[in-house]
Amino acid sequence: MAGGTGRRTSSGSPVKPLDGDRLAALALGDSIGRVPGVGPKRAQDLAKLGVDTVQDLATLWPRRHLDRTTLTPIRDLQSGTVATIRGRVEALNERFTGRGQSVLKVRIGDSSGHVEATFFHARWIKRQLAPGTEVMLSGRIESFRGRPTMTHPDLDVLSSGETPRLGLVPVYPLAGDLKQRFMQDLLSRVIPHLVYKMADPLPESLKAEEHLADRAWAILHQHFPETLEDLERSRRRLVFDEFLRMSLAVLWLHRADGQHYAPKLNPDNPLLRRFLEALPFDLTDGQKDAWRDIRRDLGASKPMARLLQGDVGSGKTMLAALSMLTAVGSGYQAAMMAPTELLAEQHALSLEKLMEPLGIPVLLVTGRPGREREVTYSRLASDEPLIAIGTQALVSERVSFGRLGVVVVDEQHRFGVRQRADLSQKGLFPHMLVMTATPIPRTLALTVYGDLEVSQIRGLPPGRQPIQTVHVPMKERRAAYQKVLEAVKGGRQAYVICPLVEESEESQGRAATLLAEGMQKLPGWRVGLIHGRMSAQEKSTVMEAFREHRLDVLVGTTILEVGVDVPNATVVVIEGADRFGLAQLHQLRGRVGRGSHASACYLLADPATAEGEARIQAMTETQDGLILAERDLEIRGPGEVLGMRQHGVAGFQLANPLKDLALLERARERARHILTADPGLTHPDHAGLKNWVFEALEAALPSHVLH
Ligand SMILES: Nc1ncnc2c1ncn2[C@@H]1O[C@H](COP(=O)(O)OP(=O)(O)OP(=O)(O)O)[C@@H](O)[C@H]1O
Repeated sequence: MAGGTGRRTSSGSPVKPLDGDRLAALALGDSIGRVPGVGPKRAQDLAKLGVDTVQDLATLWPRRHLDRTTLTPIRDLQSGTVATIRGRVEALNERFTGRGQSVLKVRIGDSSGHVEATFFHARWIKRQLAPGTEVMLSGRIESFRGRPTMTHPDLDVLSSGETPRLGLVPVYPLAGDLKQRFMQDLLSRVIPHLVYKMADPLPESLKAEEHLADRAWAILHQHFPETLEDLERSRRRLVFDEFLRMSLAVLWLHRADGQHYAPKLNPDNPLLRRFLEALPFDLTDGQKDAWRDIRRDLGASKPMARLLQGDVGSGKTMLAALSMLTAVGSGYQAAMMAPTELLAEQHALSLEKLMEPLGIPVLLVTGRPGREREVTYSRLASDEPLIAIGTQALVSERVSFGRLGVVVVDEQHRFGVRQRADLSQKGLFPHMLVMTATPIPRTLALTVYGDLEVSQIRGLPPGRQPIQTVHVPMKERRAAYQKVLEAVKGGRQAYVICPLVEESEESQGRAATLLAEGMQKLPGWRVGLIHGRMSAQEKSTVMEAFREHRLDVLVGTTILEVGVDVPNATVVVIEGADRFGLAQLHQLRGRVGRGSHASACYLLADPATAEGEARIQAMTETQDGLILAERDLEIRGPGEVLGMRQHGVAGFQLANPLKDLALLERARERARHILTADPGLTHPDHAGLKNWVFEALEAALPSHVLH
């Protein structure tokens, strides 16, 4: 698999002759620029992927592997299977859709027949595919009028005379000008030297009992497996490591939890009773059940640590309000933390409305400096009962609370470990409620939070009508906008979500700007624009205008994904819907259907992949977040070697906490066992584990919390 001598990479620069001695001499901590073949520009690009040292390459996991174990002659291609072919470009045909998107059809032939491959947004692909170019394509085979076709297959352009990579070929994440071929060469040269220098933190006895592979073997085979079985065995070891590390870190953090006390609050205080009496609606049964759990916790001196799960729009914010009122009505302060400033402002606005009649101050705490901020800080530091809403800024070093009783974390996929650690570091042990719309299995919750209890709000408030969800092919998108117009004429409001371009908020923001400018020209439409690159001030001005119905349509990016609550909005159009994840689509759709009016969601897409199509279909079939979470797993598929990896849950890279639940339970059990036997991790066999735990925690937490 290592690169050959003196040949050229696809980027055109020569690969240096293999220099085994120089590679072997590299130390794990050496900067990546010391690797032969990595100059300053590439080092910069690699840094964008989180690779600063030689060692970082080990965990730059392939996103997936292309299964190129066998080549199939075109004549033998069968519809519905995944296959790899090798052939030459025979003809190209580029078309443009109404919106100027290019669709490229390429005919590829080998000695046995022809296949047609279709690529979307494909100008850069076209440049590489002059007739006569030799290529390898991997992907799902479909059939059109009896002829085999491939849609957006993985493409490898072979330079003349080059031996193609066969077997299971890793596909790495890219940044800047890095090319896939360069990454494959780099890792295949470095990894074999690297892995045997890395320590294995797991004691031998544990590895034997859990039937786990060595870490060096596992890393090597995660990059360059020979068989799918190797890949799975390697993954099992590495996933176990991720889980064990997280479990140890969290248990370590909460070793001393039992010794701290929170104030006993009074959940029957007059303020809370007045609030409940004045509510224009009754709590739903689901809200009542969850509230019963929460109020019991708040009345005890053990600090509450509770995760509140509830589908989009199920009324979690109301329970946050009740919890905070319990604090204020008992003479304490309450704080609510949101993941973004925009959301913090939204929460502050709706809570202000609820709290004003009771005379309870609601303070918005932002990171923005100024005299006002200083005044706010000194009120927080006093004994005044109040509600503070903000982002991470609330737990920053500059903020202190005089009488903090309750903290609510509206986390939406983000985990509250850090906030708890920051608060405990200030000597604060308030009752803590973490809210999420994502269904998280209990074991996972326990692992990432330590000792969290879980409550669920079942069902939605009464009077909600199902959101009509329709898949609209691109050529019919005018019809969707016609529906927007009808809604606006009827006094309702609408959201338009822009497509994800290159998965970056920046380019999505540009797309949103263009779309909004186009719509603003239409007479009679009051159109606003919101995206992540606008200043906090601009964003809240637009949001306020939309809330107050001075705008009819809000064009935006995924920034609108969470928490925005404007019940008069009844239509959401999602452009390029096939490119969003299922959880994201569900959240975006949840922006409508929040009042009593009938609502609709239009998913605009010509799906380019089978997964994209399956996601859209799932959305049109159900509105239940739990079912969608299960469908999401199915679509990604267990043992999904060829598909994209799910990233980013609480530092898990290879683990899929839903799918790997059994392994998670084993790792958690082991972590408990290890820390019970050796609470300080002082045994020589545990030195590696201790280092490892500290590294994990240092990455996430300030160092003073650790000791
Ligand atoms: N018991 C109830 N009866 C009627 N309406 C309710 C009830 N509880 C909450 N609502 C209303 O339902 C809407 C959605 O509630 P809320 O914003 O609390 O949901 P959420 O679970 O926080 O949603 P998201 O996950 O989207 O942020 C709000 O407009 C709220 O006022």
